[in-house]
Amino acid sequence: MRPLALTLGDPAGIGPEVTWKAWERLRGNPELAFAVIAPPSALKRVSRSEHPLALLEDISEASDQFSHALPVLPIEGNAAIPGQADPVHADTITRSIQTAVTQALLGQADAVVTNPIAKDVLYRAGFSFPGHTEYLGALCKGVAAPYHPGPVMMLTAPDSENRDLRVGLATIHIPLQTTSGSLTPDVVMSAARTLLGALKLDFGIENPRLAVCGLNPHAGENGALGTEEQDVINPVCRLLRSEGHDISDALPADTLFHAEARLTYDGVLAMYHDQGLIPVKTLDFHRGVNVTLGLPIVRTSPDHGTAFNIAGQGIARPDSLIAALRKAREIATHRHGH
Ligand SMILES: NC(=O)c1ccc[n+]([C@@H]2O[C@H](COP(=O)([O-])OP(=O)(O)OC[C@H]3O[C@@H](n4cnc5c(N)ncnc54)[C@H](O)[C@@H]3O)[C@@H](O)[C@H]2O)c1
Ligand SMILES: N[C@H](C(=O)O)[C@H](O)COP(=O)(O)O
Repeated sequence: MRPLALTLGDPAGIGPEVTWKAWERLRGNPELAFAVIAPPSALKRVSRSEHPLALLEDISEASDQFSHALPVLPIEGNAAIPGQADPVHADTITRSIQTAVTQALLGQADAVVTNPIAKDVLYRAGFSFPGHTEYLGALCKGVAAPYHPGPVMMLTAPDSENRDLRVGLATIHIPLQTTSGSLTPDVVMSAARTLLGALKLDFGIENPRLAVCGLNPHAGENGALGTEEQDVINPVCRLLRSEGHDISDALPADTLFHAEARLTYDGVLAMYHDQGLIPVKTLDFHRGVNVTLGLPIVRTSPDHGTAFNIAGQGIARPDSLIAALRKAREIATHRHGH
């Protein structure tokens, strides 16, 4: 078993604080050993812990250090002022992500877990990817994924009985105005295949049942309220059913996420960002996890963002980061047996 590689995220956000808190809660848990890839000063700046950092030369040392010190694989960079986003940190943020991906591709880390980044801060520094998901897809390009390649964004959270809601997205970080035009048969087909592959391999569900959201109110009401369901989504679903997959036609999204409906499927394919993410983050914001499907590496992240409004106040909850670390280990175990 190899450690998990945790990225810094935006050092002015709550990432460094929840990293310390997550480590303090998990340090008795060797299978969740992780190393943060960060400038040590960025972690010291927000530390309220009596425990030290362990500066590593090699990520494999994380497991031995994990019980008594926060393991750090050091990179260059500076501490940030909590709450004050600054594009000056962009290079450090992206270097942390690149290093984590390299460690995972080399098999030195079992998964990458990312702390949150503020997209607009990176855009101001010239970052050309909409978010982690697309950036990770580019960093892993050319390395085969174990099932239909993504990247596809999935958010997952447990209900009160610990049954997971899992929602993958056909489109991710694009303006709502362009969503309909982006929903081609290829896009929907590819996302559905990736999601079905992930439910089997990453989540261990042998014959996954996939429910598909329509785009329009009432899934188009037989074409009267929109035709994407008839023209694009349903033909894809029919083709996948003819191959033996258990997948619905486009269903009205507003009635797909209540408790009884959630018992009828193992995963949902949503057509756009908020359609899929609102139900998950509403179900349990503090245990929600973002998973990138269809990569050659395992990647998870908390479902929350940089929360600049509370950074530095000591009140950020580490629960979602802890859930992301647990989910990363769970998926790695399904994929690799450890
Ligand atoms: N995984 C990621 O990298 C990721 C995920 C979502 C948003 N973002 C980015 O984060 C930035 C801010 O996004 P936002 O304001 O929409 O969402 P946010 O999740 O940062 O904050 C939403 C609200 O939830 C609160 N909150 C968030 N996490 C919390 C925690 N752990 N404990 C207690 N309260 C918490 C915040 O204080 C805020 O009031 C954006 O730039 C966005 O791009 C990044
Ligand atoms: N869309 C995600 C969310 O709202 O939770 C978030 O922006 C993170 O996306 P990346 O993992 O692609 O950065």
